Parts: sequence; structure tokens; C-alpha cells
Amino acid sequence: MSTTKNILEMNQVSFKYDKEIVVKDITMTIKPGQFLGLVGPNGSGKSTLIKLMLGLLKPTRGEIRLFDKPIKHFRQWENIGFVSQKANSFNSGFPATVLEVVKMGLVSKTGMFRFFTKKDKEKAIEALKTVEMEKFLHHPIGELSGGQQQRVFIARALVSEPSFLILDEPTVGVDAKHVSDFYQLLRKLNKDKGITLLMVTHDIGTITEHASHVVCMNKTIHFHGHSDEYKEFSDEDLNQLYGHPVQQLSHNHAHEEGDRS
Ligand SMILES: Nc1ncnc2c1ncn2[C@@H]1O[C@H](COP(=O)(O)OP(=O)(O)OP(=O)(O)O)[C@@H](O)[C@H]1O
Repeated sequence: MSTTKNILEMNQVSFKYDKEIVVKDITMTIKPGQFLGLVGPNGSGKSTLIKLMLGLLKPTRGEIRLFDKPIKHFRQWENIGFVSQKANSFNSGFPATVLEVVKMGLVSKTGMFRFFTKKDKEKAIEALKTVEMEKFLHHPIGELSGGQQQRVFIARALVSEPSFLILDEPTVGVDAKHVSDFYQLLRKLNKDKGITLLMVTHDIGTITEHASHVVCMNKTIHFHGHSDEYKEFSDEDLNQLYGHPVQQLSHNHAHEEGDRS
């Protein structure tokens, strides 16, 4: 049983690339076991916030703690898995098999110049089993569909057995009929494997069905709480936040007008 109090804490974090502040006064926590959906309009600072969490950018102001440690003292990066936006866009000629791609997830642990061991291979196969892709072990990655590639990238992130997994728009490129299977996989990771999840998405209608918590941001945080409370957000609140009409579906599910594939 983990004794970690908070997986992530941000305290009044602000960031600017140049002159303009793109992330402002963000205070939020993610507790072990949560599945947090991070939503907001295009350009609202979601990817920047993820880069700050991963230590790829340094805040202009404020503090970040990972697993209860100030980020500058944090060393257990293998505890955090990351699946980036557009990870699933290998073309058909890409010269790597599914197994090779997943084993690359161990590079941060093993170092580039150490050969993979039999145990590494077993771990990679185990991760592929978790995402139900073990039968594609020797397939070239580029020959798989977008959704299948995305599962392989999740396996690559899982191979170092992280307890916190960050996914940046993982359903982009996954065809609609496989999106619900994808959420089922996330549920399995969260509920059965106890992995804390943070998922960036534009799909504000669906995420509230699956995530336990939602953060809605547009430079600053507009909502941070339980997803049931987020469902209470009115059309007007959402329209104001997105700066254009946002379509509401039944049960107050919302999705953005127009597709941004
Ligand atoms: N490397 C960069 N240099 C300068 N400005 C940047 C850089 N990356 C992003 N920005 C700007 O910072 C703001 C926030 O961008 P960010 O990519 O974090 O938003 P986002 O919410 O992830 O957007 P999207 O949903 O479209 O992916 C935008 O105005 C963007 O133009």
C-alpha cells in the first residue's frame, strides 16, 4: 500500500514562454488512485501544464511536488509513464516491431547501451498482455491501426511499472468504435492495477463518464473537482469558457462544435 499523500501538487504555478503568461496561478493536487481528466479549449495551456509536471519546463513562478517531493529533488522518473499526443502516427514502413517499441520503454532504466535481458523481454510481454496486444509481438508497428498503436505506446509507458500515467490526447487517431474499448483499458489500469491517471482530452462529454475528477482550464483553472460536479456546469458557463457555442448532448454531456482531428 502506497504511503504517498499526493502524486502531484502544484502551488500557484505560472509559466510564460516569452512575454505572455500561458499558465497562470495553477493550484491543484492529484491523489493516489484518481483518474483526472484535463480539459480546456485549444491553446489553453494543457500541454504546457503537462510539460511542467514532467520537469521539461521550469515554472516562472510557483512550486511543483511529485510524490511528495519538490520536483527538483524528484528522481523516480520511472514511476511516471507518459503517452504523448500523436504517438500513434508511425507510417507503415517504420522498421520496428511491437516488442522492440515496448522494450524502448526500459531504456531510461537500462541505459541506451546495455543489452536487453530475458527479464526485460518478459516485462515487455507482460505490458503487452495488459493492453491485450501480445499476439502482435512481432508485427511491424507501422502496420497496426491508430488504436492498436496507441495500445502499444501505453504498453511502452507501462513497462517500467509506473504508478502515475499521463496521457496527452490518447484517443486522437483511435476510431470511434474503439474509443469505448480504450476507456475500458484505462479503467482496468486505474481500478485493477491502481495506476493514477491524468488524461488530456478535448472530449468533455465522454471524460466525465470515466474520470473521477476533472480540471477544466483556460490559462487559469475554471473548475477542479469531482466529475459529477463538472456535469452540473451549465451551457452558458461552457460557452463562456470556450469562447464559442459548445454543443450539449443528452444528460448534459458536452462536446465541442466541429472536430479538430
Ligand atoms: N514552444 C512554445 N513557444 C511559444 N509559445 C508556445 C509554445 N508552445 C505553446 N505555446 C503557446 O502557449 C499557449 C498554450 O499552448 P498549449 O500547447 O499548452 O495549449 P493546449 O491547451 O495544449 O492546446 P491544444 O489543445 O491545442 O493542444 C498557446 O498560446 C501556444 O501558442
